[in-house]
Amino acid sequence: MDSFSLFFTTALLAGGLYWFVFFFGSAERKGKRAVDLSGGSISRDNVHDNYKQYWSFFRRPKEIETTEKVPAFVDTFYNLVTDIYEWGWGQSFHFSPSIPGKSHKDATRIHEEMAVDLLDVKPGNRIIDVGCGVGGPMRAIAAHSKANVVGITINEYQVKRAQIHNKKAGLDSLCEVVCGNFLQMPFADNSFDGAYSIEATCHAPKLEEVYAEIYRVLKPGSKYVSYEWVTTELYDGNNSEHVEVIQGIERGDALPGLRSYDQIAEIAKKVGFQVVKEKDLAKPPSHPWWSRLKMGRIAYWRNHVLVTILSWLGIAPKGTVDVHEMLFITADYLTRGGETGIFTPMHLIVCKKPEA
Ligand SMILES: C=C(CC[C@@H](C)[C@H]1CC[C@H]2C3=CC[C@H]4[C@H](C)[C@@H](O)CC[C@]4(C)[C@H]3CC[C@]12C)C(C)C
Ligand SMILES: C[S@@+](CC[C@H](N)C(=O)[O-])C[C@H]1O[C@@H](n2cnc3c(N)ncnc32)[C@H](O)[C@@H]1O
Repeated sequence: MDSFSLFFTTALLAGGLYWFVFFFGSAERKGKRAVDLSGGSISRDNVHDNYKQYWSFFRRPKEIETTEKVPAFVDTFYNLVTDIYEWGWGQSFHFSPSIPGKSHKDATRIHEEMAVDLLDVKPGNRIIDVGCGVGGPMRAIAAHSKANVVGITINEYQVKRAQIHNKKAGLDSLCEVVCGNFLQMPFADNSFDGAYSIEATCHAPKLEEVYAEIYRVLKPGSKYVSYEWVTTELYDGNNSEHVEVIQGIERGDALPGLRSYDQIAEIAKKVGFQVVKEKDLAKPPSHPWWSRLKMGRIAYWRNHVLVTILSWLGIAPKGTVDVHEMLFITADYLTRGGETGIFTPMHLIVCKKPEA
């Protein structure tokens, strides 16, 4: 090869690599870029250690079951995954049934708007988003209902991200974000006109604790809507494949233990709620919620290559590849949970706090 060809080939390869690393988009192009991946509030040198610490929780499962250990466990998880979620999924950290002819973005928004429509709130009412993530649902719900939404998340980094997004969307006058534990909320009794939680209370070691807190802060006569992660009636604890799938979901999603669908209403009633409606939104005629996850497989391979290169170049913190790989594996367990029908992330429950 003459020197001109060598120079030309090297320049082409370098240019291609630069484009792949810095410009090649992710599944969700707006917002986070691969080069911005961080460990949330964890300093970049500690990402790998925190990843190992996250796994150590599963070696001592009794600890995740205790209320005091939960904030640390869940907080570590969200420091590790928040940027990857935003980069590869978007600002709404949940699933929704796919809707033929509609984009994922629209299907997500429709699923979110349904939650607030079920609350029957009026413009100017004050409602709470329990476990708000970086606020994708909060912004859709505030824009749709004109209610004032207060979000609470255990993760400080998510609070910062949500505040940035709220401001950018021009919704910061309707949306407020608070860092705190939903098992001990920093809000007065009877202070909200409605409450919702989207795929968040599954992180509570005891569902009655978070439901009791939500009941406490709601005004009498107001409603609470939740999309719960549960095992369905098709789950068989004696089937080793079922057990493997559910344990895989728990480990890759920071869950202290998935509950069965038939426990949810019982717990709601136990803390004082009237149960108005209960339904698995994943059941037909809904279209599969897991198809988006399954369709993205090629993009995840590409993301894996990208994350590996960025880590190798020292741009992404050490440990990012491990976190990404964990999510890659989790995506497969979630898909299997959906396809077999043993798991749903959208068991809807609508509750009412009785009038005083
Ligand atoms: C409600 C929860 C989170 C639900 C989902 C938002 C996330 C569950 C699994 C996540 C992902 C899996 C694969 C990732 C992929 C390998 C990567 O390249 C891009 C991001 C993923 C698609 C990521 C996105 C978010 C999820 C779908 C739980 C935690 C209670
Ligand atoms: C899967 S995310 C869902 C976020 C949001 N509902 C959405 O759909 O985009 C779960 C959220 O619950 C929050 N969470 C989990 N345990 C919590 C706790 N004990 N207190 C407050 N927030 C908690 C997490 O920080 C995260 O924001």
